[in-house]
Amino acid sequence: MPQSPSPERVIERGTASAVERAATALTVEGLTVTVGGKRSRAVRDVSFSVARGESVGLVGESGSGKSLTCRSVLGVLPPGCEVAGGRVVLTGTTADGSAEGADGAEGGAEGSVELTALTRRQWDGVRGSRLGAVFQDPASYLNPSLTVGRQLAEQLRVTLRLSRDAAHARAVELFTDVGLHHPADVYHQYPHELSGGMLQRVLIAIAISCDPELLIADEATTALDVVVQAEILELLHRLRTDHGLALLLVTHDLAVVAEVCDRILVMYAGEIVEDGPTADVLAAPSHPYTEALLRVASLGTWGRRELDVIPGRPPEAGAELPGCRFADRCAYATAACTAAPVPLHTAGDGHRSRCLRVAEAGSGSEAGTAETSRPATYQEGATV
Ligand SMILES: Nc1ncnc2c1ncn2[C@@H]1O[C@H](COP(=O)(O)OP(=O)(O)OP(=O)(O)O)[C@@H](O)[C@H]1O
Repeated sequence: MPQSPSPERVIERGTASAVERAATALTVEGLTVTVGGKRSRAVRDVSFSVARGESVGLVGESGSGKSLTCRSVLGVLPPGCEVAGGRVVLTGTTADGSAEGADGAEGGAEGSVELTALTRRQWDGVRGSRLGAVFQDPASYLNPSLTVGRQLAEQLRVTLRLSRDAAHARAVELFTDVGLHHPADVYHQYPHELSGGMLQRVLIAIAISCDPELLIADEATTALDVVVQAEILELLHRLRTDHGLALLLVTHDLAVVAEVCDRILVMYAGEIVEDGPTADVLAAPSHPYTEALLRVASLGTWGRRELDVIPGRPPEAGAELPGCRFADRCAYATAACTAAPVPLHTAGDGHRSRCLRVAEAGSGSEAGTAETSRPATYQEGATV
């Protein structure tokens, strides 16, 4: 596992043009999530898609809205939080394996389905079968009084209606697939008998047991040591290649994104501020916040040093500002940046940035056509 991003590795593993040709697995359009009694907008008009077999990394500092975005996709928002706008569509596949249109129509088990419109009962046919998820603390998602094999087998029996023997056999196969040594023995072990890395493999086995279209990994490797973290990332990479799984990976760690993601979404104060192919974003960030994150990542411990390196603090969740939400921490900000909302501008092929200075350098907004270069001040490497 590298301590700093390695764009070359990303290029080896899958280029943006390759994934752009793939069918869409997930479409998020204009997602807005409100929190608390004041209905503050903690996630603001967030739009992105994930293609089948593609790995997308969602990065940003604590409180930027990454988890609320993922939890909206999974339909498990905490109490007091709700989707106030936009839609989330899981695109199904037809019998020939091609993607159905993301028209929001509610389909059958394999059809295109608008998740934001599902009733609680309809969710049961989707969550755990078409959508899988793994989180930071695997032990808290397992029952301490049941063996891990039994927990996986129960899921297989309920969701796939397998017999007891078939569920046992399939559970051992899945444990093998996620790289657990002596899988038949692990089957009979309790969660407290397994290490953190083994527990995360068990959770991944449960998450992929029904062959989901999309796997969400929310800080799934954060608590693991670097060696185990690298093994789990390798496993996620292999699973998406072998199973055509779409992967949405939430992390604070740009090195993790560099290792496994085709594309990066950078969130700041509830908004996506940059979105593009990993290699392009890492080589030439088009938003000052991303640029600052990269500089912190190169120091090695982004999570702890971030606020030391980027002066100031993000606005309160839900604070309504007239212009760019990063402006008061940005060395490149001008009066125009704080005067009016800044839309996402084209910053290259499949690359967008919510920075007026990028647009100033020659492109228009998303509707614009021209390629851009970054403002001269970016290239001079001024301190953010
Ligand atoms: N249940 C809740 N009630 C009120 N506010 C919430 C709730 N959950 C999240 N928020 C607020 O919404 C904003 C976004 O939170 P979110 O958990 O999505 O951030 P995050 O980027 O995932 O952060 P972290 O990396 O620390 O998990 C934060 O300001 C947070 O305080």
